[in-house]
Order: sequence, then structure tokens, then C-alpha cells
Amino acid sequence: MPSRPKSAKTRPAVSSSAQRPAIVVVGTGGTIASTASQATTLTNYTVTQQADALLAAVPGIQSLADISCMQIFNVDSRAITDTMRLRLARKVDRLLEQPDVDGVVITHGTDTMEETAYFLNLTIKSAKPVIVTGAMRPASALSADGPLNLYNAVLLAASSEAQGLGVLVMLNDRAHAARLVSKIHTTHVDAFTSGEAGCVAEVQDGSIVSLRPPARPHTLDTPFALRQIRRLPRVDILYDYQGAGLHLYKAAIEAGARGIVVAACGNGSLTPQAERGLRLAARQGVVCARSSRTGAGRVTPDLGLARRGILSADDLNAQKARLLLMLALSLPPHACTPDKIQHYFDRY
Ligand SMILES: NC(=O)C[C@H](N)C(=O)O
Repeated sequence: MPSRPKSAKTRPAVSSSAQRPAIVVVGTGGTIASTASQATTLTNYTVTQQADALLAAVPGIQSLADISCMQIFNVDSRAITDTMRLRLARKVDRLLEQPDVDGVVITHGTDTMEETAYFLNLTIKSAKPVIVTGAMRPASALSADGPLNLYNAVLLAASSEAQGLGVLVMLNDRAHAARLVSKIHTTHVDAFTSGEAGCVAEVQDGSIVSLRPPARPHTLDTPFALRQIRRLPRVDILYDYQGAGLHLYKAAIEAGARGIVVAACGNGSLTPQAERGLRLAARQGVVCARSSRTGAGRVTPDLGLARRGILSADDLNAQKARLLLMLALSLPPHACTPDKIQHYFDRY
């Protein structure tokens, strides 16, 4: 349980001016919680800090809200498994059910942040703000970016402007919609983009500048609910390339994959062996989806392939398409036919 703010009693979803919003910061690890041996060491570090220490390093943050914090795990985000992400989602969902919690901030490694954010965006059943943040530089760095990112994340979580926008990713002064955001640089502080759609909001001088709300339905408006999930099914990602072989497709089928997402070339085009592999999988009841390895744009649906159970992942990248497919395959049989799953790809 988070340590409770002293004044926490029943309060509206976002507090009136008389009552400060109650925000829970959930720590999961990542570079924001890491330290290195020297202030100039920016890429070689270890997770050492918990959420309370991160908060203590941010001047003025306590003036934004009544902040409590908790640690669910403390790892590099590459170590987060499907089970851990599910546990985090359940925890956040339960926190938001509490009338005395107005919003949640999650501190997280940036490498797989977009996966956690999109998963929460599809499953959390609340309109209260959920903001995921992190850092590209460790807490020990000269010009560490974590403190301002965390400040801005709490600012956003405490704001009525972030209500009903789904899960947002806050880094480098920008708030991105979970569905659109992706990490596109290995080390720069400005590592995240929402592509052509642009971000949802910016923070300038401690004020939120709203730009555009996310276009796709999320959170309360999806058919995916955590309570109906016991275990997430195996969905594998395969990368297509010139000269690809069939063996990886066979291996995924043999490993019991219920879904395969391929990061296909261009507009979802498949090399001959990838197409053979997907057809083989689809014939055995594995739901397959084509995303694009280009990093932008939608994969045009192909009716011929769709008839064979090979769907289009719309403009989701492979890692996000995988999560949507896992959630879709967790639904009861009548709700996860290939037609229905294509509809989920087109909509969420
Ligand atoms: N910048 C980061 O947060 C990267 C880190 N390795 C992670 O946990 O994802």
C-alpha cells in the first residue's frame, strides 16, 4: 500500500482548489532510478534508487499535490515481463478505484516504456490521469533529466486537463499518447516521438499547454478488462528481412504461440518465407498480424491475407501490436475471431 497523504479522505476525482490532488507515484526502476560512478557517465549505470528518493530530489514537487509513493519492483525496463506488467496494471487499476487517489504517476525505464504505457491504456478502467515517466540520463548525471520529467508528470497527473486522455508518457517537456509514442533514439534526452500526429500537451515554465487529445478510444472505452485475464497468451514477434527463413515461424508455432506479429517490410509486405510461415501458422489457428518495420504509417489491410487469418496491425509498431493481440486473445472465443481482432486493430 502507498503511504497515505495525511489529509487523504474521500474526495472528488480531481480535487477542488481547496483540496490538493492526491497523487500516488509508483516506482518500477529504470534509468531515472539509476546511478553511475561519475557525473559524466551517462550510459553505464545501475538501478539503485526507490521512488521516495526520486521525489526527494525534486525541489518544489510537494507543492503540486499530496504525494504518496510505493515501489512495485525496481528493475531496468528490459527485465519487465508480461506477468510483472500485468501486476503493475492491476495495482494501478486498484489505486485509481480508491476515491482518495486522484491520479497515478509511474516511474519506468524508457526502453520498454511504450509497451507498459499502451498496455495500461488498453486495460485501466478509470478516467483519472495515469502518467508514465522516466529519464534518459541516470539520477547521478550532470543535467539529469529525471527530476524535471517527474515534476512535469506529477503536474500533469494533478491537473484536470489530463482527465480522460488515457495513459500519457511525459518526457522532455512533452506528454505523448500511449498509443502513438515510441522511443526513437538510443541515448538522446529527446528520445520520444508521437510521429506525424504530434504530442498531446507540452509543459512550459510549469504550465500545461494542451495541444490535441488522443484520437483513439482507450481505458474505459475498450473491451479489455484486467479481471478477465488470468494469464496472457504467448504472442511472438518476428522480424522480416531479405532472405528470411521459415524456421523462426515453425519455432514460434512449436513453442505454443497463439499469435504472431511480424515486423514486415514497407507497407506490411512479406518476403516469400515470411508469408509461408504466417500461412502455416494461421492454418494451425495462430492469429497473425502484419505491422511495419518502417516506424511510421499504417499497414493497408489485404483482403486476401485477411481471409487466411493474416491481419493488419494498422499503424501499431510490432511491440504494441503484440500487446493488443495478447489482450484480444484473452477475450472469450466469440470476441476473438479474426474479424473481431481486425476491428480491435483498426480501433484501439
Ligand atoms: N533510459 C532508460 O530508462 C533505459 C533503461 N535501461 C531502462 O530501464 O529502460
